[in-house]
Amino acid sequence: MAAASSTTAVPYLDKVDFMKLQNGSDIRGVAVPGVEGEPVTLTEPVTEAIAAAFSAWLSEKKKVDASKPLKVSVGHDSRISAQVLQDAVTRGVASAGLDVVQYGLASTPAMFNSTLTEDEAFLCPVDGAIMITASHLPYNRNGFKFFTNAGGLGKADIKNILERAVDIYNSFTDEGLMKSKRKASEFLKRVDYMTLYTSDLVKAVRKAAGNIEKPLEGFHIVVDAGNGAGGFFAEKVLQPLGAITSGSQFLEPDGMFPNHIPNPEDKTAMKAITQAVLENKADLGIIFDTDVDRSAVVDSTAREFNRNRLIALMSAIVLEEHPGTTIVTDSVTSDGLTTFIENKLGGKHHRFKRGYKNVIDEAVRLNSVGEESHLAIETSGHGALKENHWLDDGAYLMVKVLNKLASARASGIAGGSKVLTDLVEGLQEPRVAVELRLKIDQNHPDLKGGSFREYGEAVLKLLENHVESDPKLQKAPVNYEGVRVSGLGGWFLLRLSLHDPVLPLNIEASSHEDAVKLGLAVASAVKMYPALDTSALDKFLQTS
Ligand SMILES: O=P(O)(O)OC[C@H]1O[C@H](O)[C@H](O)[C@@H](O)[C@@H]1O
Repeated sequence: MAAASSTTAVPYLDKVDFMKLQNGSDIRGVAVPGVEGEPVTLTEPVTEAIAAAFSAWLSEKKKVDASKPLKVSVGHDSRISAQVLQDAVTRGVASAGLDVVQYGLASTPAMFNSTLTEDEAFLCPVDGAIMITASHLPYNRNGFKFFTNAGGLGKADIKNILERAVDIYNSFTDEGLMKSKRKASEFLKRVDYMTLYTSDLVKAVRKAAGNIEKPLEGFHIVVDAGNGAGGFFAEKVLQPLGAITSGSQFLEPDGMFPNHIPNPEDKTAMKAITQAVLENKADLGIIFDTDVDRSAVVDSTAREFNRNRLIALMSAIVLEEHPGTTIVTDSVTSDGLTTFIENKLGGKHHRFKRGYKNVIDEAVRLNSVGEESHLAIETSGHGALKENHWLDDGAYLMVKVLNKLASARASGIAGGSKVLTDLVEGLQEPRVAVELRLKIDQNHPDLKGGSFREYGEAVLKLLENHVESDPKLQKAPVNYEGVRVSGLGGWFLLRLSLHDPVLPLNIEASSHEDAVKLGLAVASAVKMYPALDTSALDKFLQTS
């Protein structure tokens, strides 16, 4: 078993705690210096070691036939550290004796797709794919997501890769590093894979519209890529389908993200696309996160379809195609969404855990035990469909939305995006919906040397006991994560964050007064835990 940190044979290489780079099923770190208190952890040698470790893991998994080297595709989003890390990844993969195919600027779902595509001219399918991205995080961060044709790697695989990386890093020599540089140029190929991927998206919309060449002719659709990797959608998907895309914004990749954070959950980002729709009198607005695995839409009346409303829209589309199917979502979805999916749409809502991988894996599991599910979707805007290999793809979600517009047009229904607006009619939405993130101070003596997770679990247990003794509150009968409670005109969920020393608290209610009552119920239970910073909750309780 490898040690968690490293002491390398090359004296100028820093000692690195590789295991700290794990962020669930991703790897994330600091790739650019300059932010105080955030030293660079994702250096070139660290990256090279991780890429070599992934290659070793992949070779073992695929039980290589030595006569035919495995192929790994590498792509990146718009971050300023992308080129440097792409070169380092290339060296790492090549040093392990695998072929490298660079795609340049790409989306995360396109990288997964490259493990499934059958097209020799594009050197596909590849055996493994690496996406260099840190999603919506600040400019100085970066990271990796890994794929095989079985999907994204899970937590245990990432841990295994990081453990291997420690050994590889520790055995680096100057000579070895030089050799991997030479090998990289020898084994490297470049392919314009995004052209192939986008032409498949275009084909999917044409097919759904009855093989019409330009099914979106006359529709005005604006795209906001937030200077991430999603700018391709306007030129390479919407325009060939006949849509007008003037007024689209922030399509140019710029890793400093000068306009807004590319994140459909972010209020400023949603405001930006909403304004673009109104200013351009567009039929529809589409927004992506940095690496295009998440998306949201805005209709012509400036109504935002993100979070629960996006799930309602996608559920309506999928349930028309697959009546009665189960929709798997994350844990922070609203009660109104359940009522909508079950009573209005006739489907089943399976509210599972937070985390897109958890949600997708659960949908796959349900199908394997005989419960049909066609959609796994998170409030964050991550969504995957069974028909699309459970590929977590923000662009494909938008294809489903475009299909709906195009088929409405084909059957003579006018009115731009009204067909979408109508699909969510009847969705009950709370007046108040907040997420308050309560931090656990890991250095607080009250942790008594234990982990923040143990501390968080103790807080949750106490809250659960409080709820059980309060007749006005009812614990959710089925719940997979944290403490979810109904009563007092709404509901709340307190749970542990997937990665951070934080207890996120979601409260939804029909009035601020009711939301405050629910907040007070939480506050009175958790006040006995001094390492929990409740200032966000206190502030909410003080506003009237
Ligand atoms: O648990 P939280 O801190 O709210 O974070 C939850 C989020 O973590 C990651 O970013 C995952 O990619 C998301 O799928 C998930 O929604």
